[in-house]
Amino acid sequence: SAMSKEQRVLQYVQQNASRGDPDSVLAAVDKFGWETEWAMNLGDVKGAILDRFVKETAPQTMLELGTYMGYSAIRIARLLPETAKFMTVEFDQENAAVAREMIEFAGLQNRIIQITSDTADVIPQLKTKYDVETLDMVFIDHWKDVYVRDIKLLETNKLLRKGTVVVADNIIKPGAPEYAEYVRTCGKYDSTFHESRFEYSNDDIDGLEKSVFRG
Ligand SMILES: Cn1cnc(CNC(=O)c2cc(-c3ccc(F)cc3)cc(O)c2O)c1
Ligand SMILES: [Mg+2]
Repeated sequence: SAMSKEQRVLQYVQQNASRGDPDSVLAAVDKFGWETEWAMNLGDVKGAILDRFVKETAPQTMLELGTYMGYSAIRIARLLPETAKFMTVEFDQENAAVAREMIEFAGLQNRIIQITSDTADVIPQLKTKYDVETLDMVFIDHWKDVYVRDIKLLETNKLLRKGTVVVADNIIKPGAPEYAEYVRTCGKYDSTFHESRFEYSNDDIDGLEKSVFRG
Protein backbone atom coordinates (compact mmCIF):
# COMPACT_ATOMS: atom_id res chain seq x y z
CA SER A 1 0.00 0.00 0.00
CA ALA A 2 1.11 3.60 -0.52
CA MET A 3 3.28 5.25 2.12
CA SER A 4 1.72 7.58 4.68
CA LYS A 5 2.98 11.16 4.94
CA GLU A 6 4.83 10.20 8.11
CA GLN A 7 6.55 7.33 6.28
CA ARG A 8 7.50 9.70 3.45
CA VAL A 9 9.14 12.05 5.96
CA LEU A 10 11.01 9.12 7.55
CA GLN A 11 12.24 7.94 4.12
CA TYR A 12 13.40 11.47 3.29
CA VAL A 13 15.33 11.59 6.60
CA GLN A 14 16.92 8.16 6.00
CA GLN A 15 18.03 9.27 2.54
CA ASN A 16 19.15 12.82 3.37
CA ALA A 17 20.32 12.99 6.98
CA SER A 18 23.36 11.43 8.67
CA ARG A 19 22.76 8.42 10.94
CA GLY A 20 23.58 9.30 14.55
CA ASP A 21 23.41 13.05 13.89
CA PRO A 22 20.24 14.48 15.55
CA ASP A 23 20.71 17.98 14.10
CA SER A 24 20.84 16.60 10.56
CA VAL A 25 17.62 14.65 11.25
CA LEU A 26 15.85 17.80 12.51
CA ALA A 27 17.15 19.78 9.52
CA ALA A 28 15.86 17.14 7.09
CA VAL A 29 12.38 17.02 8.68
CA ASP A 30 12.21 20.82 8.62
CA LYS A 31 13.39 21.03 4.97
CA PHE A 32 10.70 18.53 4.01
CA GLY A 33 8.11 20.50 5.98
CA TRP A 34 9.02 23.85 4.38
CA GLU A 35 9.62 22.61 0.81
CA THR A 36 7.62 19.44 0.19
CA GLU A 37 4.80 18.53 2.59
CA TRP A 38 3.52 20.37 5.64
CA ALA A 39 3.37 18.20 8.78
CA MET A 40 2.40 18.93 12.39
CA ASN A 41 5.92 18.78 13.83
CA LEU A 42 6.85 21.50 16.31
CA GLY A 43 9.21 22.81 13.61
CA ASP A 44 12.33 24.97 13.62
CA VAL A 45 10.84 28.30 14.74
CA LYS A 46 8.90 27.10 17.79
CA GLY A 47 11.61 24.44 18.26
CA ALA A 48 14.21 27.12 18.95
CA ILE A 49 12.01 28.49 21.76
CA LEU A 50 11.60 25.00 23.28
CA ASP A 51 15.38 24.49 23.00
CA ARG A 52 15.91 27.60 25.12
CA PHE A 53 13.43 26.41 27.78
CA VAL A 54 15.08 22.95 27.91
CA LYS A 55 18.57 24.45 28.24
CA GLU A 56 17.39 26.85 30.98
CA THR A 57 15.60 24.08 32.90
CA ALA A 58 18.20 21.29 32.33
CA PRO A 59 15.67 18.63 33.41
CA GLN A 60 16.82 15.28 34.86
CA THR A 61 13.26 13.92 34.54
CA MET A 62 11.18 14.93 31.50
CA LEU A 63 7.84 13.84 30.02
CA GLU A 64 6.45 14.54 26.54
CA LEU A 65 2.77 13.96 25.74
CA GLY A 66 2.41 13.38 21.97
CA THR A 67 5.44 11.88 20.20
CA TYR A 68 3.98 12.02 16.66
CA MET A 69 7.02 11.40 14.40
CA GLY A 70 9.56 11.93 17.15
CA TYR A 71 10.75 15.37 15.99
CA SER A 72 10.35 17.14 19.36
CA ALA A 73 11.54 14.07 21.25
CA ILE A 74 14.79 14.24 19.24
CA ARG A 75 14.89 18.02 19.76
CA ILE A 76 14.62 17.58 23.51
CA ALA A 77 16.78 14.46 23.95
CA ARG A 78 19.73 15.94 22.02
CA LEU A 79 19.97 18.58 24.81
CA LEU A 80 19.72 16.17 27.77
CA PRO A 81 22.61 14.41 29.58
CA GLU A 82 22.83 10.59 29.30
CA THR A 83 21.75 10.46 32.96
CA ALA A 84 18.38 12.14 32.31
CA LYS A 85 15.13 10.13 32.25
CA PHE A 86 12.95 11.22 29.30
CA MET A 87 9.63 9.52 28.50
CA THR A 88 7.50 10.29 25.44
CA VAL A 89 3.94 8.99 25.03
CA GLU A 90 2.08 8.42 21.76
CA PHE A 91 -1.35 6.78 21.39
CA ASP A 92 -1.29 6.20 17.62
CA GLN A 93 0.58 2.93 16.80
CA GLU A 94 1.58 3.99 13.27
CA ASN A 95 3.01 7.30 14.41
CA ALA A 96 4.84 5.48 17.22
CA ALA A 97 6.40 3.07 14.71
CA VAL A 98 7.69 5.93 12.54
CA ALA A 99 8.95 7.75 15.64
CA ARG A 100 10.86 4.68 16.80
CA GLU A 101 12.73 4.51 13.48
CA MET A 102 13.33 8.27 13.41
CA ILE A 103 14.71 8.20 16.98
CA GLU A 104 16.93 5.19 16.15
CA PHE A 105 18.24 6.91 13.02
CA ALA A 106 19.14 9.92 15.18
CA GLY A 107 20.97 7.56 17.56
CA LEU A 108 18.93 8.68 20.59
CA GLN A 109 17.10 5.42 21.40
CA ASN A 110 19.11 5.03 24.64
CA ARG A 111 18.06 8.49 25.85
CA ILE A 112 14.32 8.23 25.11
CA ILE A 113 11.79 5.90 26.76
CA GLN A 114 9.07 5.59 24.12
CA ILE A 115 5.61 4.56 25.42
CA THR A 116 2.77 3.67 23.03
CA SER A 117 -0.37 4.13 25.05
CA ASP A 118 -3.11 6.52 26.12
CA THR A 119 -1.66 9.31 28.28
CA ALA A 120 -4.61 8.93 30.67
CA ASP A 121 -3.42 5.39 31.40
CA VAL A 122 0.31 6.20 31.55
CA ILE A 123 0.28 9.26 33.82
CA PRO A 124 -1.11 7.34 36.87
CA GLN A 125 1.58 4.66 36.32
CA LEU A 126 4.62 6.96 36.12
CA LYS A 127 5.54 6.65 39.82
CA THR A 128 5.05 2.89 40.11
CA LYS A 129 5.86 1.51 36.65
CA TYR A 130 8.40 4.12 35.45
CA ASP A 131 10.03 4.91 38.80
CA VAL A 132 9.35 8.64 38.57
CA GLU A 133 9.28 10.68 41.78
CA THR A 134 8.37 14.09 40.32
CA LEU A 135 8.86 15.68 36.89
CA ASP A 136 11.27 18.55 36.27
CA MET A 137 9.70 19.40 32.90
CA VAL A 138 6.73 18.43 30.72
CA PHE A 139 6.09 19.17 27.02
CA ILE A 140 2.40 18.86 25.97
CA ASP A 141 1.70 18.51 22.24
CA HIS A 142 -0.97 15.84 21.81
CA TRP A 143 -4.73 16.15 21.26
CA LYS A 144 -5.62 19.76 22.12
CA ASP A 145 -8.88 18.80 23.83
CA VAL A 146 -7.13 16.61 26.41
CA TYR A 147 -4.43 19.10 27.51
CA VAL A 148 -6.51 20.16 30.55
CA ARG A 149 -7.47 16.59 31.49
CA ASP A 150 -3.81 15.58 31.46
CA ILE A 151 -2.31 18.51 33.35
CA LYS A 152 -4.94 17.90 36.05
CA LEU A 153 -3.92 14.20 36.05
CA LEU A 154 -0.29 15.28 36.56
CA GLU A 155 -1.44 17.40 39.54
CA THR A 156 -3.60 14.74 41.19
CA ASN A 157 -0.92 12.08 40.73
CA LYS A 158 1.56 14.33 42.58
CA LEU A 159 3.95 14.41 39.63
CA LEU A 160 4.54 18.18 39.76
CA ARG A 161 6.70 19.93 42.34
CA LYS A 162 7.54 23.61 43.06
CA GLY A 163 9.29 24.84 39.90
CA THR A 164 8.20 22.10 37.47
CA VAL A 165 8.11 23.69 34.00
CA VAL A 166 5.14 22.72 31.80
CA VAL A 167 5.37 23.82 28.12
CA ALA A 168 2.40 23.43 25.75
CA ASP A 169 2.31 23.75 21.94
CA ASN A 170 -0.50 25.14 19.73
CA ILE A 171 -1.99 27.69 22.09
CA ILE A 172 -3.21 29.72 19.05
CA LYS A 173 -3.37 27.21 16.15
CA PRO A 174 -5.31 24.96 16.25
CA GLY A 175 -5.72 26.41 19.72
CA ALA A 176 -6.07 25.16 23.27
CA PRO A 177 -8.24 27.91 24.82
CA GLU A 178 -9.51 25.91 27.82
CA TYR A 179 -5.91 24.95 28.65
CA ALA A 180 -4.63 28.53 28.39
CA GLU A 181 -7.53 29.71 30.56
CA TYR A 182 -6.86 26.98 33.14
CA VAL A 183 -3.09 27.49 33.61
CA ARG A 184 -3.43 31.29 33.60
CA THR A 185 -6.30 31.51 36.12
CA CYS A 186 -6.26 28.44 38.43
CA GLY A 187 -3.63 30.01 40.71
CA LYS A 188 -1.26 27.04 40.63
CA TYR A 189 1.11 28.28 37.89
CA ASP A 190 3.13 31.29 36.86
CA SER A 191 2.23 31.17 33.17
CA THR A 192 3.64 33.10 30.20
CA PHE A 193 2.71 33.02 26.52
CA HIS A 194 5.53 33.03 23.96
CA GLU A 195 4.22 34.11 20.58
CA SER A 196 5.80 32.52 17.52
CA ARG A 197 4.92 31.26 14.02
CA PHE A 198 2.89 28.18 13.17
CA GLU A 199 5.06 25.28 11.95
CA TYR A 200 6.35 25.73 8.36
CA SER A 201 4.41 28.97 7.90
CA ASN A 202 5.62 32.55 7.39
CA ASP A 203 2.24 34.06 8.12
CA ASP A 204 0.23 32.08 10.65
CA ILE A 205 0.72 32.92 14.31
CA ASP A 206 1.02 30.27 17.04
CA GLY A 207 2.85 30.08 20.35
CA LEU A 208 3.96 28.12 23.38
CA GLU A 209 2.63 28.52 26.91
CA LYS A 210 5.23 28.08 29.64
CA SER A 211 3.70 27.39 33.07
CA VAL A 212 5.81 26.99 36.22
CA PHE A 213 4.06 25.04 39.00
CA ARG A 214 3.99 27.04 42.25
CA GLY A 215 4.00 23.94 44.48
C1 LIG B 1 -2.40 12.24 14.95
N1 LIG B 1 -1.83 13.08 15.98
C2 LIG B 1 -0.67 12.88 16.59
N2 LIG B 1 -0.44 13.87 17.46
C3 LIG B 1 -1.50 14.70 17.40
C4 LIG B 1 -1.67 15.91 18.22
N3 LIG B 1 -1.22 17.12 17.55
C5 LIG B 1 -2.09 17.82 16.83
O1 LIG B 1 -3.25 17.43 16.70
C6 LIG B 1 -1.63 19.07 16.14
C7 LIG B 1 -2.41 19.60 15.11
C8 LIG B 1 -1.99 20.75 14.40
C9 LIG B 1 -2.84 21.30 13.31
C10 LIG B 1 -3.40 20.46 12.37
C11 LIG B 1 -4.17 20.98 11.33
C12 LIG B 1 -4.38 22.36 11.24
F1 LIG B 1 -5.11 22.86 10.22
C13 LIG B 1 -3.82 23.20 12.16
C14 LIG B 1 -3.05 22.68 13.21
C15 LIG B 1 -0.76 21.35 14.70
C16 LIG B 1 0.02 20.82 15.74
O2 LIG B 1 1.23 21.39 16.06
C17 LIG B 1 -0.40 19.70 16.45
O3 LIG B 1 0.41 19.25 17.46
C18 LIG B 1 -2.39 14.22 16.44
MG1 LIG C 1 1.89 20.75 17.98
